[in-house]
Amino acid sequence: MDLDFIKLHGAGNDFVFIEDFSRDIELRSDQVAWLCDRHFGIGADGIILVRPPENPSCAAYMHYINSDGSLAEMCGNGVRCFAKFLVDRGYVSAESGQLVAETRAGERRISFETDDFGKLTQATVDMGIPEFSPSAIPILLEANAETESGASYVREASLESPWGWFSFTCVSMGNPHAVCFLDDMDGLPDELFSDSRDKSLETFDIERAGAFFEASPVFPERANIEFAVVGSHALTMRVFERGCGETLACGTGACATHVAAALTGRAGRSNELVLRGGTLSIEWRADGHVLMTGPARESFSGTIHLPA
Ligand SMILES: N[C@@H](CCC[C@H](N)C(=O)O)C(=O)O
Repeated sequence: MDLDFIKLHGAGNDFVFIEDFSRDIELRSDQVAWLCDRHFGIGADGIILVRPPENPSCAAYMHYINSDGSLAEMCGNGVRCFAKFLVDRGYVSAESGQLVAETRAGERRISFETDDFGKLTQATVDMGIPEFSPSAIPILLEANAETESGASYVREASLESPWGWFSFTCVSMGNPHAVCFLDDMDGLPDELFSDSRDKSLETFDIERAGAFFEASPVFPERANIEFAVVGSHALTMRVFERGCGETLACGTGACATHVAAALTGRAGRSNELVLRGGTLSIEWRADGHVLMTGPARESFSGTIHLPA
């Protein structure tokens, strides 16, 4: 089968987009992994099939598949790229400045800016209201704190690992996130850093620590694992994503980290989130909605022959 594709990225979190308006593309996990492979395939963190929406007032349905073939409910960087795909290809008028995307996690309203050629450059997504209850995330731990609006949540729950105890605050942005603030890196074992004389977020071995917690039995549907450091003007974070490993950025992860930082008194309601692939601006509004603003870029397009 020959597939036409477009490769887009948001802050370095990259996706293979394939039009599937007749809903007849079914990809097996091994085919997804092959397409996402950076040596043998196109190379991406995930695949997005663009399908017709159930609700006709939405522009299209975003069918998101992680690079290991598992499905995810929501993807923050992906949904900005989804808007770019629809605007740049004329499915949504550039003049409208907004659209609604349908996702497995529900509808997401997006406003966007375009350049002189009508191509989308940046988008702000209303990521909805985070969910906190352990059953919604899901996480098999008891809630131990309450938000200002009275929602119970898991705050800095200690999870044991081969490298000691790590504390996680858990948030669902439609998909599950566990956020750990690395407040005391000097207290962590040397073996968790590529350079023990420079214990920093950059040298932190996220592949080992992230993979360990992603697969923890307390997350029955696995979880995206964020490690973050609080600075005076921004939060810096790295992410180990469920279903694909470390990525250069994660939009839902940045929102979850921002919310966890606000809940635990580490930051205010509006923040810059610095990720390996770029910066996202996040605001947690008083009405509970989280707004995420960031770039979307097209890398290249082509046709690939998918082996049977
Ligand atoms: N990179 C994404 C999230 C993609 C899905 C995630 N790996 C999951 O399984 O929940 C983002 O930008 O939000």
